[in-house]
Amino acid sequence: MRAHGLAGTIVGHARSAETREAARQIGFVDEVFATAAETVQGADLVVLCVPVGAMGQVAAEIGPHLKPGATVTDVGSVKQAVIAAVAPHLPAGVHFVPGHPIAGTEHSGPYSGFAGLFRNRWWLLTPLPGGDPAATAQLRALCEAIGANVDEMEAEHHDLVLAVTSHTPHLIAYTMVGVADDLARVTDSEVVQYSAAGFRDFTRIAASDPTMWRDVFLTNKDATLEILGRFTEELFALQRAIRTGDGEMLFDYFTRTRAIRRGIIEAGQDTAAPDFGRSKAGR
Ligand SMILES: NC(=O)c1ccc[n+]([C@@H]2O[C@H](COP(=O)([O-])OP(=O)(O)OC[C@H]3O[C@@H](n4cnc5c(N)ncnc54)[C@H](O)[C@@H]3O)[C@@H](O)[C@H]2O)c1
Ligand SMILES: O=C(O)C(=O)C[C@]1(C(=O)O)C=C[C@@H](O)C=C1
Repeated sequence: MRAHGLAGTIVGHARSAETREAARQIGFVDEVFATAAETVQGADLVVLCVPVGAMGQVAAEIGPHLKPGATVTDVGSVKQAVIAAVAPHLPAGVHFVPGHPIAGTEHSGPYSGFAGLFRNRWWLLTPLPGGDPAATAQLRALCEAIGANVDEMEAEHHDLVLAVTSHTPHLIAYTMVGVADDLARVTDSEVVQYSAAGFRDFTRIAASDPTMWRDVFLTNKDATLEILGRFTEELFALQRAIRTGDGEMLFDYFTRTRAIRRGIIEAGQDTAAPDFGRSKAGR
């Protein structure tokens, strides 16, 4: 917001004095406050950026101090649980527009943010039924001005989609790295030394913040368990193909998944992948 000149004054709150000082030094806030209540006073827009499990507590702290007509949004990775935790604490006349930028890294804390983080990434909004359309439109315009592509969907649908595209993949990465760690026949130094690219990608994901991800799984329980059930079924099918030497099944399966990867790259959603001119050539 600062880089694009989209806000007059940006103020922030963090629990630790160290984080507040870091935020001030980096310069992405004009002022920091030791309490959430002080921070939101007079604010037109309040963005809640705490782990999903802490959203309710912060909403309870700020509720009585919000300006009438203010908009509250959040960036939580799960939407139904955040809505249930936050909405009851917001007074009438304050607009709540839940949101989720599908952009991030395995890093946490004030030094991990950067102005281009949201560029060409999706930012999903899950407006509440009966909410103020003008507040949603204003937030959409802000996200777009930051460089994001905005889509709106129901919170329940969001949680199922993200269970497929983000939450279960994280759980699988955590598990794979845990498996490597547990395997007595492969020493830790071998895991580090010979770590192949695929495993290295898993370790990056598995280095993500434990509090954030604990809360994601505890609050998006049903959708994650559903997708995990399907994952297990597919895994057993692949396991069987390997055991029975069914190369055709494996080949067809990997051909299908390769097409999904190519679709993501063609949609411009993999910022890490080198393009090598492929998309231009239409291959
Ligand atoms: N990291 C990502 O990739 C990513 C992407 C999209 C959305 N999110 C969501 O954004 C939110 C914040 O994640 P982040 O990556 O910015 O984490 P972060 O660790 O960088 O920031 C979270 C902050 O919340 C503070 N906090 C924790 N519990 C608190 C409490 N009870 N009261 C007050 N403050 C508290 C922490 O001290 C920390 O300063 C989460 O809800 C997460 O699901 C994260
Ligand atoms: O690239 C990463 O490090 C991420 O995991 C970011 C990522 C994801 O793509 O799954 C993680 C959680 C979010 O809620 C949104 C984005």
